[in-house]
Amino acid sequence: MSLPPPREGTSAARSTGLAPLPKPTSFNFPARNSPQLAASTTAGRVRHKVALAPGHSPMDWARLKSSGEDLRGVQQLRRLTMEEVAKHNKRDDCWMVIYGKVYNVTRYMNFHPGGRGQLMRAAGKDGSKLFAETHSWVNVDMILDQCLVGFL
Ligand code: HEM
Repeated sequence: MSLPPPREGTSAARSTGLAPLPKPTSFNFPARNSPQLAASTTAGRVRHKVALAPGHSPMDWARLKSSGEDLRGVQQLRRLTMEEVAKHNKRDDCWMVIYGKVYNVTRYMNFHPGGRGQLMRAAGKDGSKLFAETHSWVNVDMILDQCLVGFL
């Protein structure tokens, strides 16, 4: 199979008849002007992750979740009001709403990569906006599945 001839007037047509090879370059992915980076919410951001205490890595959290220990603190899932959520606004009893679901994040407190203080900003409140502004890529459904206590 042969290639079609280069279009008249192009540099390829003027020289060998073959399309020129791209200049050798080192690859930066994603490129600085790439759509991937432009769409990324982390582009150019300073990270604010904290050093988690030993035994509080994401793997440790996954282990705790599958241990069978009760992380919800409620008997069954219910429809809840913001008044009820607001009562749980302390470090040792902390609920928050993320995208219409109410989570008991008390046990997650020491596992949160952004630290306890950051998580407490949404204690007893609807933290959906803060959550989306900080890390829209985080899969809350997956991380806090065992902490779900109800729905708004
Ligand atoms: C709504 C209140 C919350 C605030 C203000 C907050 C704040 C933060 C901050 C400042 C960081 C560090 C981000 C960085 O430096 O890139 C962080 C990381 C993180 N947070 Fe939160 N957070 C909140 C809720 C949550 C919840 C409910 C979860 C549970 C799913 C969560 C999971 C994570 C994870 C997994 C990271 C690490 C993200 C990464 O490495 O890209 N956060 N958070």
